[in-house]
This record gives sequence, C-alpha cells and structure tokens, in this order.
Amino acid sequence: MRGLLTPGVVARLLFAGLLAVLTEAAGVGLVGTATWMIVRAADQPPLAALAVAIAAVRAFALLKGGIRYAERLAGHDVVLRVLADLRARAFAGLTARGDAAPGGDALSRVVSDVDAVQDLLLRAVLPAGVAAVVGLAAVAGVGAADPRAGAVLAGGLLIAGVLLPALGNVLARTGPASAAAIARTRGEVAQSTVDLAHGAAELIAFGAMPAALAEASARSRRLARLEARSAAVSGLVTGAAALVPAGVALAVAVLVQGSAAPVLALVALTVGEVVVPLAAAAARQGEVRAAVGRIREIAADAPEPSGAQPVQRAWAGAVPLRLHGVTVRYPHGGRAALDGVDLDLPAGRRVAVVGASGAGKSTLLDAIAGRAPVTGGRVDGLPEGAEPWQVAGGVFADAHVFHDTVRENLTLGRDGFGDDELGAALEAAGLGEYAGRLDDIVGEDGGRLSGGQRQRLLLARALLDPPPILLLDEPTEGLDPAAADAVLATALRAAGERTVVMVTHRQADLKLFDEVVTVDDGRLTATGG
Ligand SMILES: Nc1ncnc2c1ncn2[C@@H]1O[C@H](COP(=O)(O)OP(=O)(O)OP(=O)(O)O)[C@@H](O)[C@H]1O
Repeated sequence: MRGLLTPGVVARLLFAGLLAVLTEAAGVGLVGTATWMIVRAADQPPLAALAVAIAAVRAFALLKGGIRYAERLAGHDVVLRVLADLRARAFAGLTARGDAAPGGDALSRVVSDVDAVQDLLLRAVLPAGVAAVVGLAAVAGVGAADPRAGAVLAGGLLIAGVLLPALGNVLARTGPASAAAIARTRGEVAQSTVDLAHGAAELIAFGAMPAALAEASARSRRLARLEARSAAVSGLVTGAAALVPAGVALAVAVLVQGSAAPVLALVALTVGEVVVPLAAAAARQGEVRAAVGRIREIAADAPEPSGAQPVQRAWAGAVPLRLHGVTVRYPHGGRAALDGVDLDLPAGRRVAVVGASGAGKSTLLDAIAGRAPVTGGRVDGLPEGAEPWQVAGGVFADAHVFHDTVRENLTLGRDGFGDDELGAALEAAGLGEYAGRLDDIVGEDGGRLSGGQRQRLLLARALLDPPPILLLDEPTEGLDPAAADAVLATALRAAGERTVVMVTHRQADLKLFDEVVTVDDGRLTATGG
C-alpha cells in the first residue's frame, strides 16, 4: 500500500513485535521456572535452595504482565496510526472517484475493509513473526536439553503453526462459504439496510415495507448461514491446532527421562500455545486479503497529500469563462449528457438556463464548476492557481444538508466567518428567521426544515462567500411564487457584479437575466436576451 509502511511505521511494528517476543519469553520462563521449583520442592530441600527460583518466578510474572501491557500499547498505537492514515486515504480516494454519494455497500466496505487491515497486522503479521522467533528459540533451547524433545516440539509447531493454518486458509477460500461469497452477501445486506433506513417513509407509504423487510431478512439469514459455516470450518481447524500443544507436551513427558521431563513438557505446552491463534487468523486471510485488495484499489485513487494550507475563500476578482465544444459523458450513462456546448460567460453576465427535465441543465452547471466528467472540448479562463470551486459554485441540484447546526451548514467547517456575515447570508436568502438560531440542528439532510427552508439554507450557503461565477440550480424550488420572486430578487442583489448562471423552470424569472439559453438533449439550441 503506497507509502503506508513508512520507516517510522515499520520501526514501531518491530518494536511492538520485540515486546511481544519478550512477553512470550517471560511466559515460557515463568512456566519453566515454576515447574522446576515444584519438582524440586517435592524433594523437600532447604528453602534457601529455592530462593532464586522463587525470585525468578515473581520476576517473570511481573515482567510478563508489564511487558504485555506495553506490547498492547505499542501494537495498537502503530495499528491505529496506520488505520487513521488509511481511512483518510480511502475517503480521499472515494472523493477523487467522483462518487458523489457512494452506496451503502461502498461505505460499509470502506469501514469494514479498513478494520480488516487491523486484523491483518494485529492478528496475522505480528503473531506470525512472534511465533516464528519464539518457536525457533524454544526448539533450539529444548533441543539442547533433549534432542528428541526438540524434534517433537519442532514437529508440533510445524503442524499447529504452518500446516493447520494453511489448511484453514484453503478451506476459507474455497467452497460455498468462501470469503468472497461472505463479502458479497455482506455488501448486499449493507446496501439493503441503507435502502431500508433511507427509504422507510416511501416504503411505508406505498405499502411495500413488508416485502422489503422480508427480502432484507432473507439476505441477513443467508449471511448468517454462510458465516456459521465459515465459523465451523475455522473452529474445527483452530480446535485441532489447540490439541497439538497438549499432544506435544504428552509426547515430551513420555520421551524425556528424569526431573527435566515436566519442565520440558510444560515449556513445550506454553510455546505451542503461541502458535495456536495462527490457525484462526489464517482461516480469515482470504477475507482479509480481499478486503486489503479493495481498500488498496480505492486508496490508490487518493491524491498525494500536499501538506499546503487548504484554501478557504472564494477567488477575489472577476473571472470570464468560455466553454468550447464541451461534451460530458457520465461513466454509466449511455449518450452524452452535454454534447458540444459553446457558451461565453463574460464577467457580470446573467444567464438563465431552461429546458425539459433530463435535458442536461444541471450537467451544464456541473461542467462550468468542474464537477462533471468533461470528455470533450474545454473550459477556458480558470485563473492560474485557482481551484475550480473558488471560481464557480453555488446551489447544485444534488446539494446536501448536513445533520448539524445552521452555522456548520453555512460555513462547512471553513474558519473566519462572523455571526454578522452568516446572518447577512441568511437574510439575502430569505431565511432571516434563522439569523438568531445559528446553533439549531437542522436534522438529517435538513429533515427538520421545510422544503422551502432547506432550499433557502442552500442559497444562504452559496451567498455567504460567493465565487465570481454564481451557479444556482432552481434556487427557489419549493417556494410559493411570491416568496420565490422576493428571494430571487434579494439573492441577485447580494450577488452584486458577479456572473450568475441559473437553472429555472419559472417564466417569471427570465426578465431578470441578460440571456436565456435552452438546453435540449444535451445541446444548446437557442439563446435569447
Ligand atoms: N451522475 C450521473 N450519472 C449518469 N448519468 C447522469 C448523471 N447525472 C445526470 N445524468 C444523466 O444526464 C442527463 C442530463 O441530466 P441533468 O441532471 O443534467 O438534467 P436536467 O436538465 O438538469 O434535468 P432536471 O430538470 O430534471 O433536473 C440525464 O439523462 C441524466 O439521466
């Protein structure tokens, strides 16, 4: 994953791994010393003969707990840093793809796929590294004390730490409950949950809720069945792996003679337990790998972070723009939504855009604002160093109202707007009654506002810091004719000398504009003054 495993991250991972190795080593030391002490105590020696062992047991027990705590802190610290970075990239990647509203499947996948990376690091990469180091050291140590015991331990570790995880991995990748089938079904469940939540009112109004619920429940049950099968496979493999250390301990106890037998057997048991979780981790690897692949693909679209301070204000000064043969073709659309459009927008021009529904009016505004995929022609006039949104923007057809305060919906997190400026924007949009209620929450997508108030809030957002080219897509939709006239008049006054391009279906608006252009099937068919 590009740039994710920086030297700093790798160093932190290695540090967490080192602490994990020390924790396991302390655990093995604790078990070995305690067993030796118990065996030795059976001979009833003077207490002084056990003093060192007693001190060592205490020291190992304290060290194990202490280092385990530090290891958890270090491991989670590095993983949470990686996840924070990855999440930012994934969302930047989604934005760069131009998915204005990614579906429930895409959103839930970004969340769960990022969590899968956590699983990969914390449950697979770190434990596998730790198991390899601890296993090799233990085989060498036990082998030095008794070669046959060393060989049995090595065999047991290979079975529990390599063969059974490999088997779990293969089983999880094939068969009806494969990771891919689970991921697909989980995506379907996420999508239907989002649809149910967002469309509940319509589904109830049309009496379609029972059918939609039945379909969503069937999908959930299918997912539960697949997950149960997959859990059974991983449970069997993990169970088998858990039996191996016990078998190894038994074999060592039988093979080794004398007082070393219990010590080596229990050490083998403890070391064996270090590799047991690998089987479960490996059974999830198919799913985790698929998730990591998807998130890598999304994050690859993210632009490199520039490190520069974000620009927060609109471009100061007039900007004339000119569209030359602009063609827009949406990725999944059939024919061109805009087809070879020429339009001159000298500074201060007021242009009304009319046309039938679906003709391409909103797409024209999006092309001017640099939001639409322009596949042919060009838009000239963007000043050097200006971001497209600084030059042209306003009220778009797909504008979103955030489940936040009036203030946040106006500033969208940009700093430096005083309450007086916010109040003036609200007044200019005909929503003066909210000037004293800037901290009121407006509900999800403006659900606590009327349709007309929601529209005026979007207009106020556009008028707070208007760019040189103000784009308004039916800004007075939802208002009665008298209110629409009044709001448009004050909004145009607030726009001052700026260029205004406005989509409207209202004949009454046209007299306020220098030019009226008609869009028909993606083409500008007529212009009039
Ligand atoms: N994101 C998109 N992906 C694919 N096709 C799209 C997208 N947005 C718009 N279209 C298509 O482009 C064409 C023009 O749509 P546009 O929204 O510009 O029309 P409009 O004139 O603004 O319509 P209305 O008056 O109904 O808002 C339509 O055929 C529409 O289906």
